[in-house]
Amino acid sequence: MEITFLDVLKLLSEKGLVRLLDYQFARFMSDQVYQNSDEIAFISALLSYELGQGNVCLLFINDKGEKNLLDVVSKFNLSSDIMLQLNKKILQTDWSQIIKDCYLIGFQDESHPLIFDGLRLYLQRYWQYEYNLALCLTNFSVSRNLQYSELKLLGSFLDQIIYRDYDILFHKLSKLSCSIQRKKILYEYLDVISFDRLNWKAIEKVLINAIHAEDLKVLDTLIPQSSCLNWQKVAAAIALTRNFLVISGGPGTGKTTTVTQLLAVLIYQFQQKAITPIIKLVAPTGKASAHLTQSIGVSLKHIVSIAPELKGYFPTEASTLHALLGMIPNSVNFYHNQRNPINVDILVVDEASMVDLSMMFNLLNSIPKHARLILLGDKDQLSSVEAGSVLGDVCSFYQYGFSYNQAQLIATLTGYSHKSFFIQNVKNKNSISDSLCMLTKNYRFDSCSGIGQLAKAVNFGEISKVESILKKKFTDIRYFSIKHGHYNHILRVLVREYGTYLKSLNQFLLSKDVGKLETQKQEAKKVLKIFSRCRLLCAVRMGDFGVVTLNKHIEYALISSQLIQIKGKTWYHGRPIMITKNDYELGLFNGDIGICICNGIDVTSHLRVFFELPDGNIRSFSPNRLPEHETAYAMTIHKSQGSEFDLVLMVLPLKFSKILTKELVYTGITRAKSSLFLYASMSILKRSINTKIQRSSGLVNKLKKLNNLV
Ligand SMILES: Nc1ncnc2c1ncn2[C@@H]1O[C@H](COP(=O)(O)OP(=O)(O)OP(=O)(O)O)[C@@H](O)[C@H]1O
Repeated sequence: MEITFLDVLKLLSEKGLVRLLDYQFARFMSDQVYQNSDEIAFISALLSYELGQGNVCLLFINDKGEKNLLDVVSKFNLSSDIMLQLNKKILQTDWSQIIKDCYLIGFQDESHPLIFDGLRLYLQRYWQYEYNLALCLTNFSVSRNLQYSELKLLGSFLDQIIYRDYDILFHKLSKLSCSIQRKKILYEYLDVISFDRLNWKAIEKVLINAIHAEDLKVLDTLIPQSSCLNWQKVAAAIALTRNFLVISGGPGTGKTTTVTQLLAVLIYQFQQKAITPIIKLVAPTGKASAHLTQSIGVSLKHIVSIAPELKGYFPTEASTLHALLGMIPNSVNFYHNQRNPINVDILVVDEASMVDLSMMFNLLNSIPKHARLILLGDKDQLSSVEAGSVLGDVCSFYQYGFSYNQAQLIATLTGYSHKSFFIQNVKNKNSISDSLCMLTKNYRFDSCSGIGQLAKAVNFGEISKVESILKKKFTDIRYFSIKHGHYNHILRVLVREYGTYLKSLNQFLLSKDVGKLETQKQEAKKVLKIFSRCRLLCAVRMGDFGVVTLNKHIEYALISSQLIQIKGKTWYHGRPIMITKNDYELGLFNGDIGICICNGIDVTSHLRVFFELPDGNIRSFSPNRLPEHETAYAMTIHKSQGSEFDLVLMVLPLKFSKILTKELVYTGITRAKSSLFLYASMSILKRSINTKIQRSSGLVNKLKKLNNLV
């Protein structure tokens, strides 16, 4: 007897290959229709399954014009007999007719539960999110009306904030005696892109004869701005010309520095109109918002070109997106929306790659029309946990280049030549690509750093380069092929690293003030800082090299080294935990790290868990009040997004699974600031780098239509 789609779905659900939710949704939808109920059940289940996988829609036809349903079901690894029957059934079904005949499926109509746009099937809510987000993004990208005199004024202020620091250059050059090296450093520092028109002989003469930094000032004429291009300055210029700006770049490319500089320029622009702007900083998680607060603070301290009175206008705190929008318990809606917008003039969103489609829509729907929105992130990192890949989709418009108008505006503001930019051949006045800026120059990793080179090679999918980097002896990378089992090495390193904070905590038990909450808070602040220096990152949760097993092994190793005493209890002095579910009432968020500390000699009694809040204060909770959490010696790469550590130990499992992707490996590597220990078999590593995440979404298509690019 021929199998039905519902038979296959039942099998998939029993095997755990689709969620029970997907199967039940399919049954529900099939009960609602009078004809083709089996087919409707099938596509409903696949749509629900795809949403669970982070896709916004079920793609029927992919970019290459190929039928995509076969690709979706091929992921299930069913027996060849069932697969053959299923594929045949899919190919024989006239899907467009079935969709046309189904009264539950509409075409861009709000009253239908499902929407089909010719290529993609959506849950109505997601279609609305996507459509409205595309509209909001396009409206926000519109150019501001700037008079020439205003441009000149803003341009000269921009020059004051982002300027050539000849002191630093003089210092760099003074150490060099080789002419070629001098040329390289000089051109790199000044971001020279047009070398042909420069008179190197005259420049070299200035460099050789310079006795003081001031002597280099003549380079302003010899190397004019028009032969240079600094994308940080371009980002600031874009922020002045329109309400929407996206800055994407890997770690260390200067996103925080850039946003600090451009905020100074924006404050100045508002002040020209006698307005003191309300600035808000947000990030998707508590951890990321604490990081943003801290990094903007550090950046502000270092940037001398921003006058102290201007620094006074900078916010000193960041919040989470949920807190900014105002969560309504048990609802998908927020307190703030189009009718009740957030009171903000400039909004900076960090770690924007982690923001999913529905959150991004809610955000854009809640900010007033006049406000400036700046998204910061790394488009090449893992996408959001929930459906969508908004940052990646928006950044894909970078390939179209600036419109001619925008290139001219940026040139006027920066002094760079408009010919330096890639300009669209479409006659577009406003375009989403006019709002994009990609930072690629790395200020953190120099050419001797392996981490920077490895991250780049992984990102470009250059397998042979990855292999040769791992074979070279870079001081900041150690590679261990776990074919032969490097479990013990991982544990040894972690006992040493975690031993530092645990020894401090054990010492603390002996102090006379151990019972005082204030003293505990001070100790907690110190050990949380030490704990944040190193982390073991796993690609998966389960299995020998998964988070669960490794957390247990690390605990055993720490017990053997007498660094912790568990005494059969879950909670013990020194246990690090990570919150895995937001609790708005307690103010604890997914990804927050806490340390369990006891207030007496008996290490399992009177325990409290201490967390550092985004404002730097420490708060403690009784363990039994905490929302969902887990031990945090090891964490998944997914959960590590938005965090950075001096030393990262990253481990991939021995068996390939579809979770292992280029984006996952890149995200893991880029969590390391100073050292990376990579434990992986070369074949698994290569296969992971060759596997790219492609999320189904119609956002690019909708934006193209709205931007006259199709
Ligand atoms: N134009 C610049 N000239 C010199 N140093 C710079 C410049 N821009 C940034 N840096 C330095 O490079 C380092 C990294 O910069 P920053 O923190 O802004 O990068 P980031 O992209 O925000 O990094 P992450 O994503 O890791 O937080 C900092 O030490 C910063 O001072």
